[in-house]
Amino acid sequence: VSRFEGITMAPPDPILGVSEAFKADTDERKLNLGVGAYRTEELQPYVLKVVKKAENLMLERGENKEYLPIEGLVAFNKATAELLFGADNPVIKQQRVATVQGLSGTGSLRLAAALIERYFPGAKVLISSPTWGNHKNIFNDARVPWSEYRYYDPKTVGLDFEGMIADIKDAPEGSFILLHGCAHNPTGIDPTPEQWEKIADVIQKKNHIPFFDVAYQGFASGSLDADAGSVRLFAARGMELLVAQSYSKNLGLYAERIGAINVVCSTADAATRVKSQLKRLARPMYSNPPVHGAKIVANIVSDPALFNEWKAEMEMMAGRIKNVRQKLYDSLSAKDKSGKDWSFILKQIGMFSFTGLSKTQSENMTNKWHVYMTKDGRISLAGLNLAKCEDLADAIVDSYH
Ligand SMILES: Cc1ncc(COP(=O)(O)O)c(CN[C@@H](CCC(=O)O)C(=O)O)c1O
Repeated sequence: VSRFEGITMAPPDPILGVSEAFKADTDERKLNLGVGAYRTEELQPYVLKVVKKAENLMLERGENKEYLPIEGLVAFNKATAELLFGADNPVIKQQRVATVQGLSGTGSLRLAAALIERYFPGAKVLISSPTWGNHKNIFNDARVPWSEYRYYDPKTVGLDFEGMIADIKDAPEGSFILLHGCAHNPTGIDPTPEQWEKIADVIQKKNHIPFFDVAYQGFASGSLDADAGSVRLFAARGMELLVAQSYSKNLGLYAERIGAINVVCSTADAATRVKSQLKRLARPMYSNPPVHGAKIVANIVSDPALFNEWKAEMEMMAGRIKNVRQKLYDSLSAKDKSGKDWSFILKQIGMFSFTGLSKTQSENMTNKWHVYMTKDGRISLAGLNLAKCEDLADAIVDSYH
């Protein structure tokens, strides 16, 4: 008797499944605005020049393939925490950050979820509505209960700030509040600095624990420091917090699976104990992380010339997306005679634009126009170029009305 016979087919992933459908499409007009992965103006994947330089250096040096420690490459963990908080930040100076290299952002979030499940039984994680498609899967599979806080307001195509604050205030004391550090996915709508202050106030007042997901540091605005502003604001208040990091987008290391989980504690001793427990959770999960991506990051950040080159390439990538955003807005404004205000596209930041297209309308974009996007109406501008903006505008105007 077959023991696997009863296993049913899993549905395609709402985000990564879009790329599979795109690949199967033979129409040359097809456009993949699904997965949040940077493409050049020629719509090709992009390996940063500075990454190739670092890899050549590593090849020349000759590197062994010894196991990393469970917590990852020590030089990477130091570099990634300093990139996030700033090397002279008191949390770094006082050694209050427990940093463990994770399998990119997803793996870092999952390791943090395992820590929450083990040490905060019953605690809830509040996630934004909407949020990145995989957040719910991560907490469900880690058996961490979650609920949503209001975030996107379809009426204003902006932030429902009052709703967000009210839901955070109503959450049981000591909840974990999952926040997108910058470039909110899928909406592209970020709180203003003043709103971040108020969010920190309500979290502090309720003894909640801020849990940042920072997947786009430097990629949203082009500045590593600006994009870390929200995290540094909370750290400056002396709050304990968690931050998951990813180098998929800002360094183009998607498939290298390099990221980190950082836990800011009240004392260095607590940080040491938290790190030891993160290691205990990682060992049976994947034992120890891959070395290549960690070395690329560590080599780039530790060499001033390479670090400056990286910053310039990040500005170039962020700049290209800003140009595409502007051109799409111009095309939509010119083509849509309904008088609809498309300016929300210019106000959004980062890789995505939340178009407001419904599920059915998004499906029309794919079925009729061969534009691949997620069913929540999100388009990845990183998959668009100036030449295709007019066609995309035609598709959106047609699907919208
Ligand atoms: C907010 C957020 N957190 C974490 C991640 C995880 O990325 P890692 O590669 O694991 O570091 C992503 C990537 N989201 C993109 C990429 C595709 C995906 O993983 O869903 C997206 O939303 O298209 C993200 O947008």
